[in-house]
Amino acid sequence: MTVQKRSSRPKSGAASGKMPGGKSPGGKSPGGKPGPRRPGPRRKPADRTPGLGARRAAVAVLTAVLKERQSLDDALTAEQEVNGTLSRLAPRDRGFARMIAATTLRRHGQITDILGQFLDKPLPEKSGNAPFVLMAAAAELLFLEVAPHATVSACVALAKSDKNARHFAGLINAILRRISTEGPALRDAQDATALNTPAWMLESWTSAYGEETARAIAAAHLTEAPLDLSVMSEAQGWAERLSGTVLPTGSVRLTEGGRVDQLDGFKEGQWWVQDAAAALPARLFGDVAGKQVLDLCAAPGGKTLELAAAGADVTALDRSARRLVRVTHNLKRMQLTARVITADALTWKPDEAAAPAPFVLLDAPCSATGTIRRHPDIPVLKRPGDLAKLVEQQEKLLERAASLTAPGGLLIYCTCSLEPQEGERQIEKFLATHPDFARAPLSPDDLPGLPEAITAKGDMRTLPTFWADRGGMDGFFAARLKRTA
Ligand SMILES: C[S@@+](CC[C@H](N)C(=O)[O-])C[C@H]1O[C@@H](n2cnc3c(N)ncnc32)[C@H](O)[C@@H]1O
Repeated sequence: MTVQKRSSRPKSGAASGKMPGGKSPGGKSPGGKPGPRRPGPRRKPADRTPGLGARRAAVAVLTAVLKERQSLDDALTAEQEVNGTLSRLAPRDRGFARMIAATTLRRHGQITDILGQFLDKPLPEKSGNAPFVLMAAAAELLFLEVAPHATVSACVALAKSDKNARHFAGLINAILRRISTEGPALRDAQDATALNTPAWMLESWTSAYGEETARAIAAAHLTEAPLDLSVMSEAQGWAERLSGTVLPTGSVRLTEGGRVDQLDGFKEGQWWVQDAAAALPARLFGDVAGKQVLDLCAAPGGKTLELAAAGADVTALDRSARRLVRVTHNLKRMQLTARVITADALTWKPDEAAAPAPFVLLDAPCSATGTIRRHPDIPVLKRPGDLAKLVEQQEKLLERAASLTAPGGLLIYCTCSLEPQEGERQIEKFLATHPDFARAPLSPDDLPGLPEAITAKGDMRTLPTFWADRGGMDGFFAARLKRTA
């Protein structure tokens, strides 16, 4: 991994310089003050540096994402469950480590641009954790409002603890000091939306939604998404108990962070976490109580829960056994039931109880560009070439889903993507070659409180710019098709 030189672009949407939500992480520097010494084995001097553990965990996560190209979620899980850099931390430091890693990815373009202005040449291949320490520290100094002395001393100590990065500790120290003084002005002159968004994504959104909306989408990605809950019942009551608000579509939105499993109602199975837009596609079937529904790409299970909670007889299928564990856990916690099957939908041989079904949901694998607010690693990891493979996979799955839909039945196809190739165009292609299917166009009654999400052709299209004053929503596409013969 090298820190590459990138050119500055002219200013237009300047970065805020604030943490998402405008807060500083605990005011000054989390871990900036030494806490009480814990009894235990003597640690090396570097390990006594305040806040070092959180930075170590953040850098481990960033190395996994930026060097090994793991997803942010997988990297966080590995540091929590396997490598232990996160699980060893106090909850507050753990939250800080996650925030550093996520912010570094969200602002990756801006950080790379600013570092490029201070580095004469890229760091050599064998510089250990140095490039990731620099990036994480720049994120703290430029976007998290951490006291500079805390960031600089912890990050230099972290570099010194790595045998390959140690030789760069002096350089890191000098660059971070310059960033803490000169960085904010450089940051404020950057075009944040363009720098943090790959050109191919911005071009795709510009041709689909126009330049102004494309830039607004990119700007929306610079802020972390709020936490949305799908509730079993009594949305207003849960909103009051959890200090949230009820959205027009019935989800409860929380703006305060915190551990989900510690919130009221989690253990009792009163709600599950799901973005407000993601809660919508499964509802487009209408009343499914007592009806057979086939959920073909089910894991981690948001839509399975939605259908089971509505009283449907659900068969939830996914080819990933690992991801299906989440479905099973969530069903148990929510005291809901579904038939859970590990299989490839393309080759699965259903029994009569499962298919053909009167209701089939295909939430197909996709580029997930509609969820960048929650997954800031997507712009860094996705390549334009990934799209063609996904489109081909979706086409095959749609063909298969159609064959599993009973005559007269409804098929819902959806993706959490902003790319028309994975949404609108996929449906146009399908309808052109499947005369036995027709759109069952959506009406405002299908999406109460969200008429702007219904397209001229009667599909659902949400964008992260919707409900801007309420905190936005994920980008989603859904089409409702009827099998006519
Ligand atoms: C977008 S996610 C589904 C999200 C899920 N519906 C929810 O609401 O939580 C796509 C899923 O498709 C699954 N998948 C991809 N190809 C598949 C195939 N050929 N057969 C079955 N599942 C597949 C992936 O494992 C992944 O879990």
